Amino acid sequence: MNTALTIAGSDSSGGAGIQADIKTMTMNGVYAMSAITSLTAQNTVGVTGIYNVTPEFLAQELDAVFSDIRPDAVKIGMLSDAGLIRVSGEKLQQYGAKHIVLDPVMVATSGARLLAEEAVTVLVKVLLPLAELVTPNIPEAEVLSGGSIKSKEDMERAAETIAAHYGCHVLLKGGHSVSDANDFLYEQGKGRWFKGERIENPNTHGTGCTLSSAIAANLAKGYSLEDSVGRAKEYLSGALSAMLDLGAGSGPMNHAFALTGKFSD
Ligand SMILES: Nc1ncnc2c1ncn2[C@@H]1O[C@H](COP(=O)(O)OP(=O)(O)OP(=O)(O)O)[C@@H](O)[C@H]1O
Ligand SMILES: Cc1ncc(COP(=O)(O)O)c(N)n1
Repeated sequence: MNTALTIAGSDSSGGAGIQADIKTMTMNGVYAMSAITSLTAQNTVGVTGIYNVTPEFLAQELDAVFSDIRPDAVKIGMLSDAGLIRVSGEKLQQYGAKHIVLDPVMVATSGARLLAEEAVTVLVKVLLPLAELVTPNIPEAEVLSGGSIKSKEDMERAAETIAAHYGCHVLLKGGHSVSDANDFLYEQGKGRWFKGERIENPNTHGTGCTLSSAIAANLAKGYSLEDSVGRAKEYLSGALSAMLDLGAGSGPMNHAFALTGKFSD
C-alpha cells in the first residue's frame, strides 16, 4: 500500500489540518501518517487557542515515522514558528523525503494567524526549495511573489515568479477570486489552468488542506503532478458539492461523499 505523511496542526473541529488530511489521504487510497506540529482549539467560527509542540518533539515524531514506515509523499501544512520550520527542513533533507507538497498556511479562513509573521521568511528559505509543489491561495501568493493579484494574468505572473525564485512547481489556488474557482499550475516553464466551477457552498473550512493532501496522496500512488492536481480538484469539488452544513461559521466538507460516482481505484 502507498503511504503519505502529513506534517500539520490539529483542528479540534475536524474540518482542517491533520483531521482533514487523514480523511483525504484515506479516501484517496493511501495509508496516512501524521507528525503534529500544533494543537489548535478551533471550531467553524474561530481559533481560541494554539499550543505548539517543541521542535525537539517534532523531530522525534519525524524520526519515528521515517525510520519505520517510509512515506511515498509528504504534505506540509501549519507550521507556526521558525523552530518548527527549521527542524522539518532538516529532517526532510536527512531522510531524502520525496514528493513534498507544501501548503503555506498563513491565516485561517476564520481570520486567525497560524504562522508567525516573522517566520514567513524562514518558511520561504527553508521549505520552498525542498518542495516539489507549493500551493498558495491568492493572499499567500501575494506574500510569496511580492505583488498584488487582481486578475488571471496576475495569477499567472505570480506563479511564474514564485517558481523562478524557489525552484519548485506552483499551484496558485483561485478559491479567493470573486468569480470561478480556477487554479493555475506552473510546472517547468509551462502553465495550465484547472477549471473549477464555483460551488455555492459557504462551508469551505479546510479546502486548502484537503486539496494539498489529495495531491500528495495521488503523487504517492505514482500519478504525474498534472494528473494528481486534476484528481485532487475532482475530489475537492465532490466533497464541497455534498453540501454538509455543520456549525455556526464556515463549516467542514463531507469526505464520505467526495468520491460518489468518481474514480474508484
Ligand atoms: N466555492 C468553491 N467552489 C469550488 N471550488 C472552490 C470553492 N472555494 C474554494 N475552492 C477550491 O478549493 C481549493 C482551495 O482553494 P482556496 O483558494 O480556498 O485555498 P485556501 O484559502 O488555502 O483554503 P482554506 O480555506 O483551507 O484556507 C482550490 O482548488 C479552489 O479552487
Ligand atoms: C490546524 C489548521 N491547519 C490549517 C488551517 C487552515 O484551514 P482554513 O483556512 O480552511 O481554516 C486551519 N484552520 N487549522
